[in-house]
Amino acid sequence: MNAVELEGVRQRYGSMNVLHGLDLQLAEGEVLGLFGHNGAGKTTTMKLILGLLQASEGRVSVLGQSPHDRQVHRQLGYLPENIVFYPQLTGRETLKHFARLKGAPAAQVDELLEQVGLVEAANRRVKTYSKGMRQRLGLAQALLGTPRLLLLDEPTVGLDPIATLALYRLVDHLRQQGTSIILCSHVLPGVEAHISRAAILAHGRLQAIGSLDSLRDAADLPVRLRAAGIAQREAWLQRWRGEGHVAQPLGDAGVEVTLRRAHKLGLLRELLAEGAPDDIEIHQPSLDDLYRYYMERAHHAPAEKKAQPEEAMA
Ligand SMILES: Nc1ncnc2c1ncn2[C@@H]1O[C@H](COP(=O)(O)OP(=O)(O)OP(=O)(O)O)[C@@H](O)[C@H]1O
Repeated sequence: MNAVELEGVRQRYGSMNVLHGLDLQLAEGEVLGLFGHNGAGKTTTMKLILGLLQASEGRVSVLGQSPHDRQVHRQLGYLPENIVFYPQLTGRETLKHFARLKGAPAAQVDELLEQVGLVEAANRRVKTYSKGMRQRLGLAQALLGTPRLLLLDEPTVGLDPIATLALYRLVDHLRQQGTSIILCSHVLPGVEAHISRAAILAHGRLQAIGSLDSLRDAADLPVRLRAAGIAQREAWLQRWRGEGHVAQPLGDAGVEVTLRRAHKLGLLRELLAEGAPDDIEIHQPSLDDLYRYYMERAHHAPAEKKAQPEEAMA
């Protein structure tokens, strides 16, 4: 059973159609990164999964049930983009309050405060918390009741680099325990190692979905290879240029070659066997590069493929 299944989902707000036949599956224990521009439809997708919205068309299934099922609700955790707390309550009181609402064991409150690094601030009022501390409290709230499916909307907003890494480690840990996770973010660097697949949404349509490797294969963006201290640099540059690669000198005895992915291993083998480099660096297209590529493609798609008030649906 998939943790989430969306089939042909359309969502309209008045005459504005913001999701256009979305198909999406999340396997149990998978971490899906959901990325897209402002207004692409990420939060709307999360709200449909949470049962906060009713799809205008299409099928939404969560943990094998309707997202409106009460049993399903108990197994979901959600960190909204802008979480608001009662400022007068302390961190501990806040979590106790949410635990009661969610029917989660009160004993979990202290465990979670520890897990998100808020033990020392637990008895301080939330109004004295920094943005990052409020975000961590929001995360603890989402983890109450040990959810099977966790939805994180911009979880790294307000977190410093160390706290961001701690959040990603927590995501890894939850994934090992079998939690299914959808993580929306505009912060792409750093997240790639912690997701199983990436989904790129633009104008209410899924532009790409898959592992980073499969997206790299599909986009076929060039790989950059830098080598230092190679013998007979000029001869190598000419050879590579003759083979159609973009090659240029770098520093005293270094080179930079930009080439198709399919040529990477062949070129590396030759270089290692004959060029005796001191060092080699390979720069694969990053998630950021892939995101830009798919956004650019979506931007140049015909106008009817972008989310506008949809005449055809009206
Ligand atoms: N309640 C609403 N009523 C009318 N339009 C809405 C409503 N909620 C969202 N929208 C519109 O739906 C579209 C998708 O919004 P959504 O919040 O899902 O995007 P998002 O990808 O989460 O954006 P962001 O990255 O800015 O949070 C936007 O055009 C937004 O203005």
